[in-house]
Amino acid sequence: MISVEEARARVLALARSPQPEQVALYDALGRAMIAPAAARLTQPPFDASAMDGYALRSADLPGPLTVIGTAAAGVPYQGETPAGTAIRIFTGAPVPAGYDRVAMQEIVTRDGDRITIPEVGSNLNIRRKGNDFTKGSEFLPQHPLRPADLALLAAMNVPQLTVARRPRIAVLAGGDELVPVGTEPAPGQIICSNDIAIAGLAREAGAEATILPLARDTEESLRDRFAKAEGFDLIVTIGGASVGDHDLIAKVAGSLGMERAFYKLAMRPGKPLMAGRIGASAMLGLPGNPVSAMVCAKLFMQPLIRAMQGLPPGPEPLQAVLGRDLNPEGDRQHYLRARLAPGETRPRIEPFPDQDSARLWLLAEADALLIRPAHDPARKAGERISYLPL
Ligand SMILES: Nc1nc2c(c(=O)[nH]1)N[C@H]1C(S)=C(S)[C@@H](COP(=O)(O)OP(=O)(O)OC[C@H]3O[C@@H](n4cnc5c(N)ncnc54)[C@H](O)[C@@H]3O)O[C@H]1N2
Ligand code: MOO
Repeated sequence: MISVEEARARVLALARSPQPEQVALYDALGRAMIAPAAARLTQPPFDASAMDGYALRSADLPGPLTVIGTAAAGVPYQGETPAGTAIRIFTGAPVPAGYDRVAMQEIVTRDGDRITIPEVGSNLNIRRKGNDFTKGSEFLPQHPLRPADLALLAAMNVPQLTVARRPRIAVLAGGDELVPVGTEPAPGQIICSNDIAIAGLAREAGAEATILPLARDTEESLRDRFAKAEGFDLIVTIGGASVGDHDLIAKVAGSLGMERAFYKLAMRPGKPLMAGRIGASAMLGLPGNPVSAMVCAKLFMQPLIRAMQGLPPGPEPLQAVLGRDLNPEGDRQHYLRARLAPGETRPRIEPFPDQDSARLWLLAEADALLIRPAHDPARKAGERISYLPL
């Protein structure tokens, strides 16, 4: 069986180059920019006052000075600025040439049109022209766009962006025991939860997810669903990946010409993961156990979706301090649901004692996956250990 690292490299190799799409700035939240945006102006476009107060010459201090005019945001002062004068100025207004400082009004004594400033601080209270960015500066963040990025792009006067088209993901869950959420299960049946979870993880990573109708445990039903998935960038199947008589995904995908990148890896949970290509689509075959499906999606599907948008694949492990002793690990890299608590230098992490890969409650309560490499020796509380935040 191949390692998690090798499997990850093979999954990422399935990503084709991102497809460009133009979107309006407002609609670009969470999207991945794939072409730089150039600032269409300089910001601030002029030396601007950072305070409400008086613009003046430092050389004239402490005054008295004659107030000869006013400048407000959007309404510049147009007159001369002779020595011994000041203007009333408000935050955001252009500081007229000649004045080199703004004294905030709290430290100014005013009597009619005369002001004195007995004690001035060191701060000039002027935002220099171009101190944020200059015309032509290029911006290309390597993360999904956040509100702060949109604010910057707006200030750059960029109304339209080139982003990666959202990868289109088909989610194909199947099993004779499964019925959709909201229906009454007959004896032996359970509610299908994986498709919602996997579609959610796909959307979280920037994809557009389509949940296909539940497949039955027959080759015919699966063939029909694969036909419906044609044309999607990525087909994600859930369940039927293991070795039982009803585990038909490998067989059906094989008969449809799947080129396999791998099947099975040294990972726990998630051993029966499969990956490859069917026609123009990448394919991931996730194991059916709900926790295994989600851990595999977190480790392989989300990075693939991010790579398809030209983003760093992630997730990068972080470091925590182990909260309790752990026994030696087996021959598969183990991802344990765990809880984080604040610690002195790093968070403290404690894995749940029960790691049954069908228990969704424990996944919903976990805020991290503690990572143990294959054959990791016994570990003591207080040691450093890697984890992925959930
Ligand atoms: N003899 C062996 N049996 C199993 C092995 C093995 O190596 N040898 N591996 C086990 C491991 S590990 C896993 S993980 C599972 C994965 O098997 P499948 O991918 O074939 O999954 P299913 O059998 O279809 O389902 C497993 C389990 O999950 C439930 N399930 C499936 N799909 C959904 C869904 N959409 N929503 C909610 N729950 C779902 C299903 O009812 C089963 O209980 O195989 C082990 N067996
Ligand atoms: O690998 Mo299964 O995915 O351990 O539960």
